[in-house]
Amino acid sequence: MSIARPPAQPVATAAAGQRTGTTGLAGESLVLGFGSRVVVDGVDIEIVPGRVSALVGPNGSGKSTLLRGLARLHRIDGGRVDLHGGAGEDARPAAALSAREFAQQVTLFAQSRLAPSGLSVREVVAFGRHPYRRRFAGPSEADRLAVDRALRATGVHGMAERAAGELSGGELQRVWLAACLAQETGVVLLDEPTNHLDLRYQIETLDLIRDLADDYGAAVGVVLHDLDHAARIADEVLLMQSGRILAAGAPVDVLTAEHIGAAYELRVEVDLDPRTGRLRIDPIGRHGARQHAASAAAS
Ligand SMILES: Nc1ncnc2c1ncn2[C@@H]1O[C@H](COP(=O)(O)OP(=O)(O)OP(=O)(O)O)[C@@H](O)[C@H]1O
Repeated sequence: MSIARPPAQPVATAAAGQRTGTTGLAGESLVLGFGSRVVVDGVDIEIVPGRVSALVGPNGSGKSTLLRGLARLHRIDGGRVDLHGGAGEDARPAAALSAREFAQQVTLFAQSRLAPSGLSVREVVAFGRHPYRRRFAGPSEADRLAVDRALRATGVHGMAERAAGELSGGELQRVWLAACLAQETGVVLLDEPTNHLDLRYQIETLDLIRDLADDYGAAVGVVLHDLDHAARIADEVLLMQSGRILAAGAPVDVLTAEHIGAAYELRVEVDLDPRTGRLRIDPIGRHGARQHAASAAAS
């Protein structure tokens, strides 16, 4: 996956090298649920230009629902979602924007996308350009360039003319990621983007996410299950448990043995890798505990 030219907008002018991302998204006191069941309970979250915010937490803690609420894909029962513009611009309630305006600012890479039948990879990626299409008009030069950039950034340009329905799970995952990137939004929300990917593409996707924030000023919110991945790319980590934020802040302050133990009900050891300087999270399962006991007895 070439990441030489990752896209994002307002990034068209970023080719000149300056950081241009100015759009952010904030949820305040958000309450979301299914029927009468509350699954996100009074959460505050800010997705800030040029920064990566990682949402982590156990299964069912409300991460996907929160992301979908921010993306206007889940009804908000309480609180608000605001889109923040550039310096000096007032925040606007996300709900006040038309669907088309919102889709020019915010994209969501969702879990469980279907395999489209009868469409080529390029045509699927071109879905990302819908917010920019004029009625009855074909794709513009800008559309074609954006699709090309997204195909390259995600390493699927070599399969652009293949039928999307024939791809493997991981390949299709990258095609949908490309469709999100082709949308060229300032805010990029991603729900478990490394799922189904082999090791190489997991790491390249993480690098691409970091590039979106660093090089293009995108505001990135990403749900990740792998805490090492979160520690690797996030500026802030939000650790969720039962619909609430248990801890939020820098990875080193949030991903502690105490917090992780409390959220996941699992003993872990956390240290800094002396070689890379990165956080290293070592879950101690039942077998790990036996090994620890054995090596303690041997010493
Ligand atoms: N369609 C639905 N109808 C009813 N309840 C749902 C629905 N989708 C999710 N839930 C419930 O909402 C809660 C939060 O789910 P959500 O998918 O947001 O959690 P998550 O943290 O993203 O989980 P995971 O890590 O497993 O993806 C869970 O208890 C889940 O069972």
